[in-house]
Amino acid sequence: MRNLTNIQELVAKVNPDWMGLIFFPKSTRYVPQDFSIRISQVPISKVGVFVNSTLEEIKYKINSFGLSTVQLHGGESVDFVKAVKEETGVEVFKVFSVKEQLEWNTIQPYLPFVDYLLFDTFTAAHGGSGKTFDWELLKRYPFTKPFLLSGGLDITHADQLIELHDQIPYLKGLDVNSKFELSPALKDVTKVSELKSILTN
Ligand SMILES: O=C(O)c1ccccc1N[C@@H]1O[C@H](COP(=O)(O)O)[C@@H](O)[C@H]1O
Repeated sequence: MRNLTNIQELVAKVNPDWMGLIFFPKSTRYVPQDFSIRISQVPISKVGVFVNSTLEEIKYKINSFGLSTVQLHGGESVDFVKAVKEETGVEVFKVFSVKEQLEWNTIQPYLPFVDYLLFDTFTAAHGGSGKTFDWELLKRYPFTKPFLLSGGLDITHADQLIELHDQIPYLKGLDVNSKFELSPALKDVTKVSELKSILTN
């Protein structure tokens, strides 16, 4: 998000656990550096979304935007994720983009260095595809590390998501993006609020 009024409305009406700031320059949701002055004091946990950024860039954004969390949404190596965790100390989400299969062996080495895994739909644009993947794959989740789900989540999925959570207790949160927007980076707060009440009632 990158509109202060929209963020303040979201915090007041929904009070989400996290809010995302996309730092991938090719994204239509890209958040410019000068927004840091406006957002850093807003009392909400801020997630910086990075795609194959350097450690220096990530540290700079953590400090200037007051990020609580770093979401690594590219092909970051285990060594890189370890360095992010050890050198910044912030919460880390490592994203795995899902095609037809989930390679649990490839994911396992990341576990010591992340707070949450995040599963998104594979797209050449790295994220924000608005497309879901086959959630059945998650029913074989072999770890105890909590994970988050993203990729085209919409309000129409609410019942399926409740059922999925009942079946997989390690599913700890949902990352909603393009299906809850009025335009890129501008959230439809009423719709997010509606989803929250369906999920929590
Ligand atoms: O939203 C983007 O533009 C984006 C660009 C590059 C990396 C990640 C991006 N967003 C993340 O993509 C997922 C899924 O979004 P959607 O629901 O399919 O639109 C989510 O984690 C966003 O944070």
